Amino acid sequence: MLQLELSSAMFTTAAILLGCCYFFLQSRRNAKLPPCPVRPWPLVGNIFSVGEDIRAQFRAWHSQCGGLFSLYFGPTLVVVVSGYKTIKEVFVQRGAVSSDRPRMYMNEAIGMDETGIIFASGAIWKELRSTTLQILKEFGLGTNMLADKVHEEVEICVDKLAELDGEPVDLQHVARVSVSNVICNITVGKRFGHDDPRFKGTVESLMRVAESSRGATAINFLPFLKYIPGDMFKAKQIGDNMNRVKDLLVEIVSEIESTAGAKANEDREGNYVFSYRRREHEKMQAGKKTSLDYDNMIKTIVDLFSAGTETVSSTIAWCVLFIINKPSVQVKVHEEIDREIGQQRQPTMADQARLPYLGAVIKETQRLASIIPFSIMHKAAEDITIGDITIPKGTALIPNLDSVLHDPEIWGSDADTFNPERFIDKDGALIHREEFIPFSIGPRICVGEALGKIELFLFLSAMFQRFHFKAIDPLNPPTLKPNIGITAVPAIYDVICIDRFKNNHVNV
Ligand code: HEM
Repeated sequence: MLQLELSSAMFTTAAILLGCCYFFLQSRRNAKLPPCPVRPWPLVGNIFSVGEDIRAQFRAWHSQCGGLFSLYFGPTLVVVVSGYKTIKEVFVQRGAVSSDRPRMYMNEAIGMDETGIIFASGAIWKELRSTTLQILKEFGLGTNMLADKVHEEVEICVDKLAELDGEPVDLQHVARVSVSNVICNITVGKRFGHDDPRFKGTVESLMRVAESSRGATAINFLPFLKYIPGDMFKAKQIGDNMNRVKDLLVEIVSEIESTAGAKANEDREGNYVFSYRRREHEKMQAGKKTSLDYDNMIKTIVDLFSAGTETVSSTIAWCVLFIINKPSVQVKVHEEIDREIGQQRQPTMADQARLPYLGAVIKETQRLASIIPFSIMHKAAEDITIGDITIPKGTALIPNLDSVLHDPEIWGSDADTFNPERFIDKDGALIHREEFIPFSIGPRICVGEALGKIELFLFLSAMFQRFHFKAIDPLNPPTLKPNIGITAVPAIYDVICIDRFKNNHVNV
């Protein structure tokens, strides 16, 4: 009897499972997936079909297939979302179900899966994101501590460039150390000298991680690749570099949280660690369930460092590079700053409205450089239906921001050239366009957007006020061809910074 009941139960379970499989397969068959521009290879899919020039490749596939096309990275379906209308539909209108992240090797490499902001999903991500935004907002209000911390670094950076007395310099390196120091000051209340070997090493590690992102993408979807001898996919390099960044931050945090440091830290209210710990304590006291703990704090600080360093420093480097390739723009920037600010004081955030041309130069730099061309991958938390196409739950999504920032239908037939005038109206005022989305859109929009904008304005206005930037060989300026990893960075170049305060407003 018991045997009969058991076999009948097994039969029923098997029938239900088969039924589920049938309906699952049927629904997959019925669902119309976005078209595939190229045939996937067995096992690896399209992971090696994307050529060196990924921008041009995605452009071609976008015009071949439309706003949604499918690729397979290993066995995983990846949908590339292109064009402003489709990006808005998927990431804003369906933002509630398109904002998870796929598993990323970079987290695993430092033993911190599902922690922090950038790579976490669901409740942990929501709490850490909103806590971080609240803290940054608090710092930006009232005393405007954010702008003060940026100012401190701007002054040091400008002095450092002036000291060179016209010697050529790798501007992006100097900007990287300065910008990283801004994040360091905000998160742990400490800054380092430009020549501090440990900090320089950490900043270099951040750059190396961004460079190795192609290998990381392959490992994300085909984890066995990390075991291939010779570190072909840079698994070890990514792990070592991420750990260097994490180790420095762990060391500083334990320093400021030690008995002696804790007191000093309390007196120095106004760093992320202090504000985070206060919120964590309040939630624990109130008996609330919270993800605010030590691991999530460390990972969030690592995230702020990684997301906030390469982005801002490479935008600064792009801006100067575009300008030495188009000197007439520099003349106009200098004229505006000389007229509106002069030399007696450094520009402040209150001057932003008085410098619309510089505002246009910054926007045009961000548009053309398109420094995170394919944003950061998202993942569909549910099936997403757009017209007659269904993107199944679990699909990895690539927001093709580049397709919007370079779209000739939005920006005109000269969309691929540097032309700040496109952001200036007939009365000389700055134009704001909703299609300007270098910080992405939707619930995952960049957490550091406000800080990034403050940094770009304060660094670039002070740099142009003080210097005339010149290519070493003005007839043969450095290339505009980017190196594309997670970020599109300029190839390393040296530039000459002529001190305008010493050289009577040099403009040529
Ligand atoms: C020029 C400057 C910057 C640009 C262009 C930029 C752009 C972006 C983009 C495109 C994303 C991906 C959004 C998505 O997943 O759809 C992002 C995410 C993020 N950015 Fe930025 N960013 C900049 C500066 C910063 C700064 C200064 C910080 C640090 C304070 C920062 C922190 C973050 C974080 C934490 C995320 C992850 C947000 C999340 O997953 O919820 N970014 N940024």
